[in-house]
Amino acid sequence: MNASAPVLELKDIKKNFDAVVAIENFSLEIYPGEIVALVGDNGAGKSTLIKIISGVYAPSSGTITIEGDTVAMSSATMARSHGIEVVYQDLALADQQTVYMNMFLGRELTNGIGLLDRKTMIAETEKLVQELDVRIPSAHATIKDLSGGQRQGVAIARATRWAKKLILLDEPTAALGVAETAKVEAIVQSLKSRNIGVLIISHSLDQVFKLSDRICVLRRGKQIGIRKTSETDKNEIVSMITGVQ
Ligand SMILES: Nc1ncnc2c1ncn2[C@@H]1O[C@H](COP(=O)(O)OP(=O)(O)OP(=O)(O)O)[C@@H](O)[C@H]1O
Repeated sequence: MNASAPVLELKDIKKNFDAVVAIENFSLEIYPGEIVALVGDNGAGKSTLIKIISGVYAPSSGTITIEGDTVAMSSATMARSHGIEVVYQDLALADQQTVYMNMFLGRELTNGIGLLDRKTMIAETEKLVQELDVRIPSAHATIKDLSGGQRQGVAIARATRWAKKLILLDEPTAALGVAETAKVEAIVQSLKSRNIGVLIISHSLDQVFKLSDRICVLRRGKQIGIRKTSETDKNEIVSMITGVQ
């Protein structure tokens, strides 16, 4: 196992919505530079778990520890302040705005007299999209003029700009074609070298096996098991997901 401390540790997390138990006794550690895939059928509890980690829902019980500190996260803003960023399926990009403004949406950089520091925002955007190899025409491009894959790349680049510890990806390639999916997968893979943890929800087992170091399976709110990707195969994961041997 990785020698460094986990960026995130979930212990005995439970979440119920009145009588519905969405997550029960869920425990997971994610290490820096590690990609963990969260898989399970519809209604298994994946989105609920992402919302708990990102501060949208408080768990009914259990603890969340970030680099050794137990935290009570009561909002998405608080999760962000702990270095956790989420890329949701709808990407939450402002379509009429430029790439660089989207990179800093709601967290714009300002100069000494309170004006937008466009120069720094543009320079940082250019550097990051280049490092991540997000192929966009320029930092000045408007989001609405970009392809689905380019938009997903911008959303991931934004998360990378702000995430100090962990990026949560909810089905990052669900709406993309084959070539764009491969590009986004390459971007996700490149996050490993940045030493942040990644938790990815994906329905594509091909993708899960391509990207992840470990696979965590949920079924109807129960944690069925965690496997090292190199020590399992699709048959085992499918039977864990479905409960059929
Ligand atoms: N806000 C809510 N109120 C009541 N029940 C909820 C709420 N959110 C989720 N649930 C229930 O919790 C369970 C887990 O749902 P969740 O959306 O987390 O599953 P999922 O694995 O993300 O599914 P999908 O792949 O379809 O998105 C389901 O039984 C769902 O109906």
